[in-house]
Amino acid sequence: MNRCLVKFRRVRPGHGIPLPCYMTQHAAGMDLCAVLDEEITLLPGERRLIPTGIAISLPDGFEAQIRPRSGLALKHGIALVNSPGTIDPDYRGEIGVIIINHGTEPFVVRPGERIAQMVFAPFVRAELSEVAELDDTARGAGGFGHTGT
Ligand SMILES: O=c1ccn([C@H]2C[C@H](O)[C@@H](COP(=O)(O)OP(=O)(O)OP(=O)(O)O)O2)c(=O)[nH]1
Repeated sequence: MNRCLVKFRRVRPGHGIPLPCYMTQHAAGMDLCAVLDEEITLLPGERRLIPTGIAISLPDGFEAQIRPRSGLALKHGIALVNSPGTIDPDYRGEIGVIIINHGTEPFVVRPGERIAQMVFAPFVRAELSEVAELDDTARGAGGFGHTGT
């Protein structure tokens, strides 16, 4: 497995909220906690940017993906509006999580609650090369369910 050393900085050091961490030995995602002064309530359909209290510096060629937690999704309908969120390697601001309440009940986010997870991944930056015609394939322009559902 590639080594990925990520530097981080606490943006709100006074908060004493747990740092992101892997909850099991082989978990792919580090859970991210809500860094809040007080609990907030999201009404059904409401969305909010939740601060995580950390800023990171990724190795070149790596991104961090912010993904939902399935337990919150199943039990409360909590999702991320922009899932997966992309943390660019040149971003130095505080990581935020854009959650939305797709449930039918108000959802309370408490300080320190684990609201999302962060997966690190290498990526490729492409060069674009313009051509007049693209190579043929059996699929051609078929898509969006053209093989049936
Ligand atoms: O869920 C997210 C998504 C993004 N970001 C931060 C890190 C990322 O590097 C930066 C920009 O994100 P993105 O490129 O998705 O947003 P944009 O709307 O294209 O903004 P920009 O014009 O600043 O790139 O915002 C987060 O903290 N959380």
